[in-house]
Amino acid sequence: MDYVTLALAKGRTAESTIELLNNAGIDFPDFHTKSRKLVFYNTDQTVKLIFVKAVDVPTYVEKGAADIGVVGKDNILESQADIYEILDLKLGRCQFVVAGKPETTLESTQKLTIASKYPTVAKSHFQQKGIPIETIKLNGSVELAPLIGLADIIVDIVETGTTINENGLKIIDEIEDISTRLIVNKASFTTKSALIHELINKLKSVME
Ligand SMILES: Nc1ncnc2c1ncn2[C@@H]1O[C@H](COP(=O)(O)OP(=O)(O)OP(=O)(O)O)[C@@H](O)[C@H]1O
Ligand SMILES: O=P(O)(O)OC[C@H]1O[C@H](OP(=O)(O)OP(=O)(O)O)[C@H](O)[C@@H]1O
Repeated sequence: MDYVTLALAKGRTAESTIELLNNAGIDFPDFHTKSRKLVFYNTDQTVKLIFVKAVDVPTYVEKGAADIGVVGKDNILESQADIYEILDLKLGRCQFVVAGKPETTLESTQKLTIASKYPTVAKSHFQQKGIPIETIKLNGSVELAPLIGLADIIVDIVETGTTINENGLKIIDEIEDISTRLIVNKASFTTKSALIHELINKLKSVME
């Protein structure tokens, strides 16, 4: 029996994605939140689920190690992977923003330094605006950078706004809305068309 391999981002959106798949009739009986297992099959063995770090999902799908991926738009944009983005699962909603100290503006005479987990997104945003910048890649606690003088501003995700508020920062510019998306490997979209469309249709039917 043929199956599709689905790379699912570990982390805060994993559980709600599994719940959505369950609602769509694609259930993983062995899955439970505390499990350290990284590979699961659904009941009729048509979907092989692999758990990978969110940032790696686009790579697995682009290279064909997974036929399908479920991952945030933030990681899709940053990866620049050559994949199809098929469906907005409307989970993990947040926003890409530019933020900084209250007195900071983008009208600086000097080149702005931007700290971010998403340097590619930051470069592309400021290039479109015609503002020259330097980027510093960080892997977390990005809000600290303007506070300790590592960078002038940050490009990061805001969900509730708690992190920027509690660190005395403010939103300077809004870049893009983010949510969890279903992505597909370009070759698999043809070679596994039937299985992939069946999965997409099941998901669509519970999202309407
Ligand atoms: N408040 C939020 N902060 C960060 N990501 C969020 C938030 N809300 C929703 N998301 C989405 O959830 C996805 C996974 O976030 P999560 O923090 O679990 O992974 P991560 O950023 O790769 O974390 P880590 O580097 O700690 O593994 C993000 O890529 C983003 O699309
Ligand atoms: O607007 P809020 O609801 O406060 O959420 C936004 C925060 O959440 C994320 O960080 P995360 O928790 O992934 O930690 P990190 O700093 O290690 O990336 C993001 O990078 C912001 O810092």
